[in-house]
Amino acid sequence: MSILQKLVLASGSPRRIELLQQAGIEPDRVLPADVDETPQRAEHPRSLAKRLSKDKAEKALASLKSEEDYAPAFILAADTVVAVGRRILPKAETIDDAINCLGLLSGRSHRVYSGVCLITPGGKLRQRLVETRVRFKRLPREEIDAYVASGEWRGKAGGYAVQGLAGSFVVKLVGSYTNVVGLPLYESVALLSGEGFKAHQNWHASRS
Ligand SMILES: Cc1cn([C@H]2C[C@H](O)[C@@H](COP(=O)(O)OP(=O)(O)OP(=O)(O)O)O2)c(=O)[nH]c1=O
Repeated sequence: MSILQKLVLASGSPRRIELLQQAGIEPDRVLPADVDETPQRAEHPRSLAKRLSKDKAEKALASLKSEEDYAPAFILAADTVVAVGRRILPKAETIDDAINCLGLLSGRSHRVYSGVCLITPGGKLRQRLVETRVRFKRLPREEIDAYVASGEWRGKAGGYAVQGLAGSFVVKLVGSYTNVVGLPLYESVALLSGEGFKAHQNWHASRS
């Protein structure tokens, strides 16, 4: 593998690593980039997801550059935001956050936005913004309580994880499913391939 093919995933999200691996891409390095995720006043959820994915990629680049043995690499970062209209739901950290989010999502449609940002070894910055519309069934209070007890909502945008128990809340999903989980695969691979990263080079017959 040439040095220009190295890929750094600027994320601490186990979902993002798994999604990349699902696409047959193994990052050479995982480098979580901690950024302030507070929305700006009246910021549209779409703009927030885009801005934060860029902040994460740039933060990872700065941290790589501060290393003695720095070598240019592809840096990929993403940020996922759940919104009802223009209202941005928090990344649920407390039981109250989760209950409030699920109450808002119950019986309604919402949108999930992921910003994906790629910095190339040559320093070019490329971004995509992907939107998925999701409709949840009505969630009776007992079901919200049972879901909250599962703990699956912790650290998840909008207080749910579609890849787990909450998959059964989904009446309709329009757009990219992997976008909801945290990394839209079609768009991320297209972004990488478009900049010369050989995304398919590790596809082998042993995968089942
Ligand atoms: C809506 C939804 C979100 N999520 C997760 C994906 C993200 O990890 C998280 C949204 O928070 P993010 O801020 O996008 O990501 P993160 O802080 O977990 O990771 P990092 O910034 O280091 O990359 O919510 C799911 O796993 N399933 C879902 O259905």
